[in-house]
Amino acid sequence: MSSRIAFLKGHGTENDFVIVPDPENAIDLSPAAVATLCDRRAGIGGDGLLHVVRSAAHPEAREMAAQAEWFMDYRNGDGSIAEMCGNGVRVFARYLQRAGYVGEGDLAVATRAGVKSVHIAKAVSRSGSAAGAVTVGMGKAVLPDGPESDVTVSVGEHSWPARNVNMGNPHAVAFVDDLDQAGDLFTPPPFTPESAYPDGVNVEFVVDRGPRHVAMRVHERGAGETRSCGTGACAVAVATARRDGADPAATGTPATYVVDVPGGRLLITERADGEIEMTGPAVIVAEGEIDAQWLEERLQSA
Ligand SMILES: N[C@@H](CCC[C@H](N)C(=O)O)C(=O)O
Repeated sequence: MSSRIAFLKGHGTENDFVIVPDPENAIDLSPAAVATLCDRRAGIGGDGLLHVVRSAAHPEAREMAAQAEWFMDYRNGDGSIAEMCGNGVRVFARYLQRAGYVGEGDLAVATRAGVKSVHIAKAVSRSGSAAGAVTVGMGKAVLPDGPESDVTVSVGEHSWPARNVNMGNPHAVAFVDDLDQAGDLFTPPPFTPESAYPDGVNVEFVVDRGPRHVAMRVHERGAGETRSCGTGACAVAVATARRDGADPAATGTPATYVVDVPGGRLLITERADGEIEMTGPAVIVAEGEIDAQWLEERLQSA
């Protein structure tokens, strides 16, 4: 490992990420290294880590290299691997733009949940500090049938029925009377049946704010409560649409929802073909170098 590792820090609606550019996949990012970097007190701090690798250089992405030059090797803050991160892919695109790999407009990003199409809107300020929003085509939601379709999530004495929605990664969406009912969310909310989520789940708590306008809190698998979750916001929009009797793929009428998260606002459209688009901000806030010796010492002492 070289003595310095370049990194950046970015966020999308305050879902924050350590970004490690590593085009040739030369850096050994073990789960412990990721957790150390994402540590908010002894590390850089982040809900997750975006390992930026050329698709051709990563065994999990090689097959997508013809469609997408770059692979988002996404890791949760605890070091675990996740299939997809909606805010992450928008911040990932912003990094590629800042680094000069891509310009405004359309690009494709490979993820473990397949190739995602991204659109970087024109910047609205010359400094780029008020950079244009980034839209990502998130694919279609999958709502499992059968006993795993409806689940129950609990916090303390409260239990709610929740909708099982897969956005490439797993979600349980519960409609609550008040977001405070979710409590401090220091631990993952228990759910039943366990068979619904063999690999754990991201849990969203949702309240109505107005017509096609909701607000949510989220407990993310591998990260705890975060200020936003892009895949979660999409799952919430789909679960809310179905609750409201809207099913764009069945009726041919698109549905757009405003989803407020503690860290901002996301706009989610489920198109007439069932494809979901998410739009929101994506910001790079800092860049620097990690002292590789510090990282090695931290890993040895753990
Ligand atoms: N914050 C992300 C989701 C990150 C992955 C998630 N914690 C999981 O384990 O599935 C988003 O913006 O979608």
